[in-house]
Amino acid sequence: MTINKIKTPIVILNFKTYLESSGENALNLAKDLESAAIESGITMAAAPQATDIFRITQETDIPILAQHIDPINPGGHTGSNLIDCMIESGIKGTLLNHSEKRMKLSDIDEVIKSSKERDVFSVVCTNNIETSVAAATLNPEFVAVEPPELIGSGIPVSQAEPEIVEGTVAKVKKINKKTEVLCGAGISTGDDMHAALDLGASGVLLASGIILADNPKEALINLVSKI
Ligand SMILES: O=C[C@H](O)COP(=O)(O)O
Repeated sequence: MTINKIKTPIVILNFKTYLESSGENALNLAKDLESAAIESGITMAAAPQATDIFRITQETDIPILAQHIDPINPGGHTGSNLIDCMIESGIKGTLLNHSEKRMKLSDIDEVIKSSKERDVFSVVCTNNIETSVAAATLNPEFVAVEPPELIGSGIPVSQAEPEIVEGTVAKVKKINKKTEVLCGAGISTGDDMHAALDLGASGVLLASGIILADNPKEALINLVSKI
């Protein structure tokens, strides 16, 4: 089976900067995602730190995203993520505007456009229904709605604030049928993911519930067990 194709429902695991998902641990976690994807048949993608991308794309087959790309061209920029180098490292997609790395609307627009030109898919993170609508007008492949106060809380958005997920799906689909909606924040169990899909989401963007689990591979299998 092909585990490197982007199909929904999708699980995107953001490795952030947890030590449990950095360096050697990042590679091991990516391998857990790979075997969970093979076992379950569900697409599982990873967004590791820039320093871990090349190694992971060399050693696994899952789709890899950048955590952020800067709106820059090659040249005199220090400490930035250049899209061309990210592609050379093996990314297939990118997160943009995560609540821990917010961007200006005009910069999001610019990076979505340069991603499309290079066949890289974009997942624009948003905090509510209104910003999701604004993001969808820029035509990204995905919008991921995440109330920031629930991030890392263990309280799942799909159960605690279902109206945000449902409202985002309804409004985004009204203005752009091609953009898929994901939800994130506090998601960790099969019930959370099931609730997200029931509300019309095409998948989840998550982090701590899996990264900090005693057994991340088991947690991933549990996450998709009710689909
Ligand atoms: O990118 C992932 C989100 O910020 C969700 O994080 P969390 O699963 O730790 O709440």
